[in-house]
Amino acid sequence: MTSLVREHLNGTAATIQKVLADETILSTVAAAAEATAASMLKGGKLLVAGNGGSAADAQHLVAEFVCRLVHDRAAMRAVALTVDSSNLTAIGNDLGFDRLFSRQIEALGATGDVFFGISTSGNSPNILAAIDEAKKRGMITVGFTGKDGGRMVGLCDFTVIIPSSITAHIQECHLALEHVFCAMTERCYFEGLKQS
Ligand SMILES: O=C(CO)[C@@H](O)[C@H](O)[C@H](O)[C@H](O)COP(=O)(O)O
Ligand SMILES: [Zn+2]
Repeated sequence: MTSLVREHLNGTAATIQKVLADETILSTVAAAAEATAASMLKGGKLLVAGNGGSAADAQHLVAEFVCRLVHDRAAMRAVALTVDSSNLTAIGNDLGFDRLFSRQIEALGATGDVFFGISTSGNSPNILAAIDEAKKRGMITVGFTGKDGGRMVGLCDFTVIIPSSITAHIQECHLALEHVFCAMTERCYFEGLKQS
């Protein structure tokens, strides 16, 4: 049985090594964090969405911003679009599952805000519709995906494609990079506040 554990962790480690060797991924995460901090310094907010395990990621990432990651500091403006059961059931029931997140962006998204969409396949229609709505509103878009990037390729201002075809390993790398994204955003944001 331990061989299964070892096999999974070897897959995780190999995927993380591939990410580490990919300068494009590293610089894209850094650039997305800088853009998010710049947005927040101008009063912008971060809206995050995903399905299944990626919905949990959305909530996890937002909690780091609103509560804290490493340092005690002021709260940062971030909202997970995966958590309000009345919104989710009303929109899903009345307008359709594909509009689950785009409808909330219609309500909450403003020019200069950031939408962060997470889809391991890059093909979830509700994430694609949310990116579309965010772009219509002049928001900055960040996409975390994997496999071949699916239909998310070329849609976002910042796209991270984890080089793996295994959903679990893509999610594991997403979570590691989401922590880095939050840490870098908070560093840039509070440096920017000090300078202003
Ligand atoms: O966590 C997992 C698999 O590890 C699942 O819940 C997974 O997130 C769901 O199947 C999602 O619906 C997949 O959507 P996506 O990542 O392709 O957008
Ligand atoms: Zn999962």
